[in-house]
Amino acid sequence: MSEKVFPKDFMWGAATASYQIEGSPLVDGAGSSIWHRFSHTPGNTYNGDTGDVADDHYNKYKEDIALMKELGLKAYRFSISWPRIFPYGKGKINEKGVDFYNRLVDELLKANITPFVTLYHWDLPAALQDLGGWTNRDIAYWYTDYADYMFQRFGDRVKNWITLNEPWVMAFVGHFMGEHAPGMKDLYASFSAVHNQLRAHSKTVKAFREENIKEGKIGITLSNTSHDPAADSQEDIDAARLAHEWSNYPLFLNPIYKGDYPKGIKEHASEFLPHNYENDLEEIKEKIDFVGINYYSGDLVKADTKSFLGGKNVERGLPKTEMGWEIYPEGFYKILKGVQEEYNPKEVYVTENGAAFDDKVVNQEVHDEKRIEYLKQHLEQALKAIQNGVTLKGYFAWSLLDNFEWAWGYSKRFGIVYVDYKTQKRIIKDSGKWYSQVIKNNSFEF
Ligand SMILES: OC[C@@H]1[C@@H](O)[C@H](O)[C@@H](O)c2nc(CNc3ccccc3)cn21
Repeated sequence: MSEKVFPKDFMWGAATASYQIEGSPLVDGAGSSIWHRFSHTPGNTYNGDTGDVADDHYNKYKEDIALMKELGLKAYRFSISWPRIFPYGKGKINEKGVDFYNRLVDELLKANITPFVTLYHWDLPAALQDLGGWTNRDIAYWYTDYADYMFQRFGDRVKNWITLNEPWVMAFVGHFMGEHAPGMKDLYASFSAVHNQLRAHSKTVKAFREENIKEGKIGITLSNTSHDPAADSQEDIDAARLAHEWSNYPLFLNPIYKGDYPKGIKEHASEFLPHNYENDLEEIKEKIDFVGINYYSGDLVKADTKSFLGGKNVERGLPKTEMGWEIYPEGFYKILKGVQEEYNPKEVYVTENGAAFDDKVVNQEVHDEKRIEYLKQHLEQALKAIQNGVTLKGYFAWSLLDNFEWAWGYSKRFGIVYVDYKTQKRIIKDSGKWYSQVIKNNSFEF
């Protein structure tokens, strides 16, 4: 393999999520989600922004798939909105919700684009939150019933399934920091959400095996930040390692692949783990087909006894994106290499990588050079990872479209396609044109 070309059949894609792009959150019988409730609660999102309209993808999906085809995408990662299918989370089925995703999947297949479906990207049915949401052990059954129904309705055409998107963010940004739905600030609730998401994930993998989906593969997508020690001291090295075990893939892959939480979590956070969690560990070890890695940035960790888990972030003067996240491509390689070394997954997909910059439209064009540079630097690291033994099979740029960036509303743009929210007009940015060439050449050099 030439040193700049990706393997043959490398899966080039782009990713989105239901609540961030679809709009029409309550149309055609859909139930409310915790993000509909959270974004409509004053003070929770920038400018009071909500997902009521977003990119209007619910109505414009054919136009957006035509854009994907124009870009030459091989695959498209999107999420199904659980409350569109089960308005109350369980029980009554909303056929119009199923119909939307049927039309979406059929249009993707017509365009020869492989669908990668995320079953849960944070938009929990609000009715289930009223029963405790991810802190209620029964959610493992509610989620598995929803997922199994999706396998039955779409498994003939959708072969690649992701159970959960970033369970760490759901658990800690949503249940400890309070900055995401459901807006809780309770560390016990956070670890309960970690554990119940793992239970839901593994029960769903078991159900997937029993559905016997021809050529089907299932995995989980995990968030990752490359944590470096501020100094070469044992205290800082230990603090960075603990931050890694808590906020990156080990918190979930250790139980899935090795049958227990990471050592550092058991030593420093065992009081927060649910009572008798050990009884669930055997079931959580259900084998998966691939690991999804999301990567955006890195940070420097300094030991600090006054901080949570004994570490705090310190500056190192790296350039940053509009999110205030360091641009640290080397961290991408470290995360990819680390997951391979620590768990040796059969396959790895980069299910999200991208950056927010201050994009401006000039004469109906968007010259987002910074995003091109970011993507190129990170693809170089991804190729280096492949050349060093990582079983990386695909890469999904985040995101196809500018969209609702959670608590930041519409103030942050990650898309390779610009969206004018006043007119809903799409403009392929220079980064989208560049990415299209990457796909065509299977290389970031052309
Ligand atoms: O922020 C960009 C994207 C977001 O739009 C996706 O829905 C989500 O999957 C996503 N995860 C990260 C990285 N992790 C993270 C950490 C703290 C808060 C929010 C996201 C970035 N992104």
